Amino acid sequence: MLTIGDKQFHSRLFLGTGKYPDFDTQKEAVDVSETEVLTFSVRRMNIFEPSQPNFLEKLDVEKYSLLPNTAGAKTAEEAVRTAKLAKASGLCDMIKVEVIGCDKTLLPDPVETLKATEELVKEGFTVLPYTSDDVVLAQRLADAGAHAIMPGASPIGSGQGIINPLNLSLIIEQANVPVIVDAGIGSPNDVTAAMELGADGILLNTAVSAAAHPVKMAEAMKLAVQAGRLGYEAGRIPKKRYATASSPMEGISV
Ligand SMILES: CC(=O)[C@@H](O)[C@H](O)COP(=O)(O)O
Repeated sequence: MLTIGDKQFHSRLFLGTGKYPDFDTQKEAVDVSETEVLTFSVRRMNIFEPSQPNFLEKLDVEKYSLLPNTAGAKTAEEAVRTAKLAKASGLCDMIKVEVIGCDKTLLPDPVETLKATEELVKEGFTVLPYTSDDVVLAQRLADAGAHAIMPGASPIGSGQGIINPLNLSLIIEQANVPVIVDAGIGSPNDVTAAMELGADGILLNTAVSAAAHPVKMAEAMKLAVQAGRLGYEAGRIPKKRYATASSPMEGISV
């Protein structure tokens, strides 16, 4: 079981809802993934304009924990305002703090992310900040009261997978809150690698929504999370420099 704040989850896969070819595919992929947490951009939700398109319209949002994100915010102040808007709309079980510091890389602004996290924790939100793979910053966010931390594997939408496994493993080793690897995942292989490092969960979007077959990829990601977690719990063998026979001959007389 994964526990974040006062919520418990069987599934360790968090799924984004954007960029699907159509809403039927989005629903099928979400169903097949067996995710319990959906994330979406508050700014894209037309929250108080029911006449405008609702891109979650095919999903039974009651069934999920909702993790709206503050995408589009460039300052802590904007992120806090967006979070409050999400809460006022009733579409907010937890909040993903996303404060972007660079339009080209979409990497988070560390200073503003920390400020927004501090403020939203004070306001009583369950706060999950999207952060870079900076080990010290991850610790500062946890110290500020973040309920989970979400280091990026690589830039959002890049599909580059885990660029810095050392940093990710250090973040995981020192964290006293769950670590959800978020952004940049390209394939199931990236997911199992992150889970085998000991990540508590994965948040991904583009790898599924932009896959040639989003529904098949959603299933592959679900299985990858499960396989990676099981492998982590099982404990892998240490790597050795030289061979060791698989069928030892010691004690055999003939
Ligand atoms: C939907 C969402 O929150 C994204 O901003 C998230 O970071 C996922 O990134 P990928 O699309 O790279 O999986």
